[in-house]
Amino acid sequence: MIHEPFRAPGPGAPNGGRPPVLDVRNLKVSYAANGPMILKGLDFAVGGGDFCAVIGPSGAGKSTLIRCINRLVEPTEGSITLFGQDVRALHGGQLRRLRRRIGMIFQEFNLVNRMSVMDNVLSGRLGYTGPVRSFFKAFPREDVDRALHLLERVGLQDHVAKRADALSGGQRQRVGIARALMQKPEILLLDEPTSALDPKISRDVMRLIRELADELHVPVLCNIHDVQLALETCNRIIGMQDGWKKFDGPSTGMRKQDLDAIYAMEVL
Ligand SMILES: Nc1ncnc2c1ncn2[C@@H]1O[C@H](COP(=O)(O)OP(=O)(O)OP(=O)(O)O)[C@@H](O)[C@H]1O
Repeated sequence: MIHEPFRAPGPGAPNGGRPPVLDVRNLKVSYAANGPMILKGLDFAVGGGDFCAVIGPSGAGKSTLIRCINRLVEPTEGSITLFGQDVRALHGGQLRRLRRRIGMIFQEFNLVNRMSVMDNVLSGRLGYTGPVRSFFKAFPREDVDRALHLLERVGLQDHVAKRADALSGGQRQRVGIARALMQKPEILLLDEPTSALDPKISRDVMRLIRELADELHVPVLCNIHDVQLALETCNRIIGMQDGWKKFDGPSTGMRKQDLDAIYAMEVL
């Protein structure tokens, strides 16, 4: 089924009078029937122009939150509405179709090492290409052109035919970015995209993601440890502590006491 992208309006007012791309209400998660609540009732919405960092101490529930949105983790209570759909109500093919509209970028890049850079990027279209065509790598010309364009855009035009494991960490994450964009995502979920990279490369990678997200008008929710980097590259911060939201606002409005409140319980 071809759908119109759930494009949000440009930067500025997050939702511009339209429904948010992502709406999370009273989200609670426990991993075990009688286990502790890991997320304790989160509320927030993400719309166009949001490049939103999720920060907080280790164990605050940042990854759990990201994993609930694409239903890798089953919420215990509350609602997640993505592109106007109730995520918790979707199963099988409906869930697969929803996931195609989400671009994921991971901490460990999740590339197939023995495959070429080009094939890794093209694999971002696998959800769309039939199994026989993908086995024979018979990707439509349009997909190959898009992959080449994206590889150029992330600065890897000279590495197209190399094996993924021949690249540096920063280059590997650039492949991860191109692969995520290959599927024309309508939201990007980033789970610690820079924590395997050194500080300089982390900055380059975050700036590149920001640039591309702005260009393509894709909202971003990015779980990130490095507060300084979050403040530099993201325009909105959600601060979490022990399963609660402690802060939600523009990164420019974040004060030292807000940070202190988020990290108050961290044992250094
Ligand atoms: N699969 C799981 N089963 C049981 N408990 C889990 C599972 N995954 C995470 N947890 C627990 O949930 C809590 C939150 O973990 P989560 O990884 O979401 O936090 P985080 O803020 O992303 O932490 P970090 O910054 O260290 O990655 C932790 O106490 C963790 O031990």
